[in-house]
Amino acid sequence: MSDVKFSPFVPNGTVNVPPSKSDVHRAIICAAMANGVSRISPVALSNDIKATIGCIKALGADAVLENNVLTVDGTNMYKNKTALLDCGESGSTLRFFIPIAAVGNVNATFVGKGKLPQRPIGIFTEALPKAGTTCKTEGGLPLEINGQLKSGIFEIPGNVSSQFITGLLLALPILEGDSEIVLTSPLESVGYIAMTIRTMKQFGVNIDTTENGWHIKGGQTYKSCNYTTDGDWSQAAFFMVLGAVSGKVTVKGVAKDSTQGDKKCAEILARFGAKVTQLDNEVTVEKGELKAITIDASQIPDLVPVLSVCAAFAEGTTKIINAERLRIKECDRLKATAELLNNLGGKVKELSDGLEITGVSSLKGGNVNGYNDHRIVMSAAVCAARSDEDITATFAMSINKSYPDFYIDYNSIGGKANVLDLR
Ligand SMILES: O=C(O)C1=C[C@@H](OP(=O)(O)O)[C@@H](O)[C@H](O)C1
Ligand SMILES: C=C(OP(=O)(O)O)C(=O)O
Repeated sequence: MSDVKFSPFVPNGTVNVPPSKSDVHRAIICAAMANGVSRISPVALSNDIKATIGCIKALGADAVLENNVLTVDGTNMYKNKTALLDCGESGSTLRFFIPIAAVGNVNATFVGKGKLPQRPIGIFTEALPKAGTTCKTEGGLPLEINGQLKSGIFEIPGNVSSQFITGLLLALPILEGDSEIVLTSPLESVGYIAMTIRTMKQFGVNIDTTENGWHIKGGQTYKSCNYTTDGDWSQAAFFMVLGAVSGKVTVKGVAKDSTQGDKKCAEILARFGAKVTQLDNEVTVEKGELKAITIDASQIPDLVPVLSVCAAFAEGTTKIINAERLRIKECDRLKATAELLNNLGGKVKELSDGLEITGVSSLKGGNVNGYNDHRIVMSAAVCAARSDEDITATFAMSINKSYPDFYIDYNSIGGKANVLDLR
């Protein structure tokens, strides 16, 4: 396990963020479900994307990456009726592929590592057996499923993870009969469902939104296509906050009209008082007089750690609410974010479903626990833009889950990230 040292600096410059991890997951799956060859570009590999590529190959599809273009051939998808699906640490991959394997009547065993074996899957192990697919588990991973999933009505809570809904939306249209997904609690992470429906439409499959969920017409077929991905707003946020707290940073490749919910980062930083200039495919954020605000995290869970860093330097007390679901991500992100900032000299109070963050002029620096969570380690990196001393974080390479080139891009705008091979 390596640590990484971040030395104080003033960020200044331009970065191009990788394609949206969420968008690429969806495009790969839709392409694999299509009976033909699709080209997805640009695609940047990360551990989570490699997990999704591994899963479509385990089910019989093929994928080859060349010059950031991923060619996916779905001709032989579902050829394999027994498969081992290694989801790595990717919650999206796990929740998307459980129904995808079930509609293909695949005897599938799901495995994973890190926190993934403990992240919730009970919504599926309860719902799928009622529709023909048995689930064998000790409560987490490994999970073994067996039996043809049948169309019908699926009652799913909207406030645990939208990924369960995305998985069913991706899978159900290829069954003969129609299906319904009925929400049993208000939907959170709405933007991710919009992203799913938009991507499916580009591959020829349509979903009807209803008053309390979605109607999925059966007998549909995915059509192969050439698909263009857009830049990752969740990753852009780390560089945008660097600009907001200490310098001036331009992020290229992020679309103003993206369906990604995390594009809200631009609006939120403007509300804090940062100077935000947004063009069609880039955003520039410059340091401003930051003042405390209230942030509803229900639709933008992945932004909370890094927006908390912005709040750490905003005059007054920022409230982050409706963030309970952060406790079931790669780590308990409420606890980890509060600990990160408090250990560095910030003032954060952890609540059951959020954080109260009182601004300080700068952090002291020190040692922090990265909790093997890419977004905690990348947030620690952002802290170095307003820190008196060095910051050393554990789990340096956790960034490989979503952004292997993060340190390269971070150092390209003046950052001083130095990976220490301590053990
Ligand atoms: O569908 C997706 O691509 C994602 C959904 C979100 O999870 P929740 O829906 O559980 O909030 C988010 O945290 C995750 O990084 C990606
Ligand atoms: C939580 C995340 O991803 P996943 O749920 O796919 O593991 C993330 O990227 O922050």
